[in-house]
Amino acid sequence: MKELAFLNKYIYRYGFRLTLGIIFMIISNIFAIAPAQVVRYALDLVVDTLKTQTLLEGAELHSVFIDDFFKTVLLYGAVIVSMALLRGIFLFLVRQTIIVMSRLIEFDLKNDIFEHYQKLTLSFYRRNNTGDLMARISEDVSKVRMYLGPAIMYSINMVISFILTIGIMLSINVHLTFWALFPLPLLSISIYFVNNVINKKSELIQQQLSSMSTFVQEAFSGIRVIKAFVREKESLSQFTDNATEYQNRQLELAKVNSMFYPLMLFLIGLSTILTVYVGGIEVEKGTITPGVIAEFIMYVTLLTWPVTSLGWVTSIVQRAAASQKRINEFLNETPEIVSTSDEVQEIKGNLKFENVSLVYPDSGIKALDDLSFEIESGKTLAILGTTGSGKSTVASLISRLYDPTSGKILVDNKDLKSYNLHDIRSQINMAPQDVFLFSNTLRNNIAFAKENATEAEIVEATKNAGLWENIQHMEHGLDTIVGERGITLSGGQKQRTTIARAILGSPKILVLDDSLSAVDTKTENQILNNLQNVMHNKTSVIISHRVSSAKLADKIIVLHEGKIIEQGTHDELLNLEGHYNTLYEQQSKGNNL
Ligand SMILES: Nc1ncnc2c1ncn2[C@@H]1O[C@H](COP(=O)(O)OP(=O)(O)OP(=O)(O)O)[C@@H](O)[C@H]1O
Repeated sequence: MKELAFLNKYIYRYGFRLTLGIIFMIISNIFAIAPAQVVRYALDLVVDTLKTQTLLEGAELHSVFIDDFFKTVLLYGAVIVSMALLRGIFLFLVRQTIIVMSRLIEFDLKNDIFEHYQKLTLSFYRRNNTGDLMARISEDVSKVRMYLGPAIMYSINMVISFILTIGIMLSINVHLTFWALFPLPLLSISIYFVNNVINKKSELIQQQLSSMSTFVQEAFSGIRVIKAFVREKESLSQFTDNATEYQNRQLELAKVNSMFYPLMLFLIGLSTILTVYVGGIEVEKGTITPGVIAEFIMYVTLLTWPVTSLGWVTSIVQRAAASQKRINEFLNETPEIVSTSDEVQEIKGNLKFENVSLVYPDSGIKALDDLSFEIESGKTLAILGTTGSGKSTVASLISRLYDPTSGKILVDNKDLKSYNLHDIRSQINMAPQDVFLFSNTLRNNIAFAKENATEAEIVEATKNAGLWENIQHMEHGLDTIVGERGITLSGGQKQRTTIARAILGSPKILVLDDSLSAVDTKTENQILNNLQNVMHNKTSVIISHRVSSAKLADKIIVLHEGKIIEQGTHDELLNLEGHYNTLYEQQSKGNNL
């Protein structure tokens, strides 16, 4: 339960609303209890009048007496209706304060979690799957909200109505109070147990629902593969199995739910019968008037919901505590890559790796082994190598998505770690190997790199990335929606969109990670030539499998198993007659060059 203490700071933030809510709750309870006393007066008046009017029958005063009686009963009726109205108004205000408070906290909490998620490093995202991240920010926060809203509201209501109602009942007749309330704790305990069963069943339904959603999402995003391999029937039958399981779990829940209300009604009915029976005996003894029985029945009805909510609230609080524990686990994660300086500083773009090694923390794979190289500002470095040789790892290190396990990366002869993280990342742009586009317009996907980018800048970037001509043929031009992850674009178009995005921000260091693999050599040459102008006086790092992407570079390094096996210019490497030369020969034969 200590997990929920984390939420106290949010509750203090909205303390004023909560206090107002408590005041409204007290007032609404007064208006709920008072009509019971009016009913007692009215009922006793009816009983007395019935007795008296038989004595006055035939007398002159009889009609005046009856008139007065009806007026008084009407007055009582009007008082009861007004009180019910006022109670309704104050209940509305209670919800407007306490439930609104819970929604505001839910909003703050979601924002705080999201902000924290964004600070966490890539290894955190490797360790935890997206579904889990989403569940904690949505379902878990919703469960916590149930504690902050309904649970707090009903707990306060329970305390207030217990004190007020039971206090009045005891002041009228202790014996009758005992018997009227006797079945209520049973109601509370049984609701607690039934509710726990309901929660367990609901969780199973939730799990099944999320497995169904994952299945459906995958089936739709992989529709091309399903169709190409003619697996529609199998896909449908898997879906039907999933849906049947979901239906069975729903039916089981419905069974438990249908026990809930009869049980509640039985115990309330028992209370009423006991009140009438014991109350009748007390009336005979002359200790109470008949009106008190009606008054007590109303009190029992009033107490039904608070007693019911006791069991319900207990299970909400337990669930909220479990959810908050899960949320806290992520909130307590500290980002491994942090800013060590606030200083904003414009870099030139000199880049130096000094004996850099990297062991991926989650897989233990040594991706880079004692890597050293240097590239001066304004020059182009090409990195070639076999697959899995560590090329993308170099790109991730330059953007400081990971820190080296040993060794140093220097930018302008200063340790990359000593720069302000946000500032340095904004000066280094990367077009990653696994292209990611948002389901938005081409314009917004490209402008993502730079706040307030002008139309001219966007057009210029698309021209330099060799994408402009394609855009001209699109009906909506830059306003074309690219679909989820850019599904409406070809592989080459997607790559060039990410290149446009990377060069738009005029970075001091540009890293293209295998971004030209899906374009033909003519377009590749055109883009490389454009880059020479765009990246004039700035540093470019081009990662590729193709010699054609590397040959214009000022320096080329060839990686193998995390180590540099060859380095030099295109001509120097050809003369070495090593790996680069072999690659060149092979790719020349395929007319790639
Ligand atoms: N995020 C990661 N977590 C754990 N291991 C990783 C991660 N990324 C890469 N690796 C491992 O590190 C090694 C180097 O991978 P890297 O992606 O840098 O190679 P690459 O040269 O870019 O390969 P490719 O040409 O196929 O893109 C590989 O063995 C890979 O399995």
